[in-house]
Amino acid sequence: MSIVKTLGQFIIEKQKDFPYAKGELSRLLRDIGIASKIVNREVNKAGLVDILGEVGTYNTHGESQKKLDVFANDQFISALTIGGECCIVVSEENDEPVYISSEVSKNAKYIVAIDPLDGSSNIDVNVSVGTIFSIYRRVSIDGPADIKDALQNGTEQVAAGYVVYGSSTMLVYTTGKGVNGFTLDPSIGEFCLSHPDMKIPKDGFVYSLNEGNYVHFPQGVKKYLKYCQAEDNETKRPYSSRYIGSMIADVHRNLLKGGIFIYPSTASAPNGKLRLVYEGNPMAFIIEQAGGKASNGFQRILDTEVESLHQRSPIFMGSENMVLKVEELMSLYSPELAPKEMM
Ligand SMILES: O=P(O)(O)OC[C@H]1O[C@](O)(COP(=O)(O)O)[C@@H](O)[C@@H]1O
Ligand SMILES: [Mg+2]
Ligand SMILES: [Mg+2]
Repeated sequence: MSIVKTLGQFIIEKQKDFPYAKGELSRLLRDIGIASKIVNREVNKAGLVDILGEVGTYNTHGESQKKLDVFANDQFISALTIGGECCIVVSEENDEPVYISSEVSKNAKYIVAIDPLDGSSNIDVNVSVGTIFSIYRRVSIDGPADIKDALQNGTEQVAAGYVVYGSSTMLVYTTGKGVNGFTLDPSIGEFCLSHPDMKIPKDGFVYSLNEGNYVHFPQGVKKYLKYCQAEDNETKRPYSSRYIGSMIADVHRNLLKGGIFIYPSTASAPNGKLRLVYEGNPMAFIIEQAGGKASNGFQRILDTEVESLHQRSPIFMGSENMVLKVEELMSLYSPELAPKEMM
């Protein structure tokens, strides 16, 4: 029988890679792990307890909040408050940053950005959902933490990860030295290392996007779809189409098997639907660390200037060669959508 390594043990072991670390980041990751186990417990009981359905309130993006969105948001903020290693939490579910000013956390040097529950529309129908998190260091530790600390570009992330509440529950994270995945063993209540040093295949044969929006897609995306659907033995086309509708589950599958996830801009949503701070940047950091590519159609997502907490970005991420191909077609057929600084 092989030796089991828990997330906690792995984090302590990896602290050696950061000689000046005092263990704060490790404790922060521990707190996120704890909150995710509590959310997992509720997700697993959905249908038995009163946790399905809407609350009747709307988040800052105008989306109706589900009971589990609110539960997960409260749970993560509470775990991070009690843990004391984080001074600001910014969340997809909150208009404004949550400043944690308790005695323990007022000198904390980390900021956490979360999408507490990704794939909300899938909760009520028993399809995989997840949590996405991202960690930044304060820009300066002089004076109280403020909004500047939360508005940092994706390249400044210290760590990022996600938890997918699927047929098993997995936590995947990076601190910029590769990507590792842990599966929750319910019999001991611990995440155990199951997917060390994850790498996404350079080529993939699956594309994931909401094809129902086809008429609204940019010309470059329409051309890429036609490319995916054309027959060609050498490149093993036509590719397969797989769309779960939870970004986390779609990207997780592509990370393991190869593929591309796309949420482009449309005529009515010029920056697409997905949020840069809570979804784009953390998933881009993970995909790049696993050897893949994450783009807004023209350039690295991580290089996007973060101007506001809830800004959106088009997303094309996954196997390197697939993303390169769609970038080529975007430049050829949709050059008008390129960010201004590239024109
Ligand atoms: O229904 P659509 O337009 O295809 O959107 C699906 C996308 O929206 C999301 O559910 C948005 O995330 P939230 O559930 O966190 O709002 C993504 O997970 C998913 O990829
Ligand atoms: Mg989401
Ligand atoms: Mg969400």
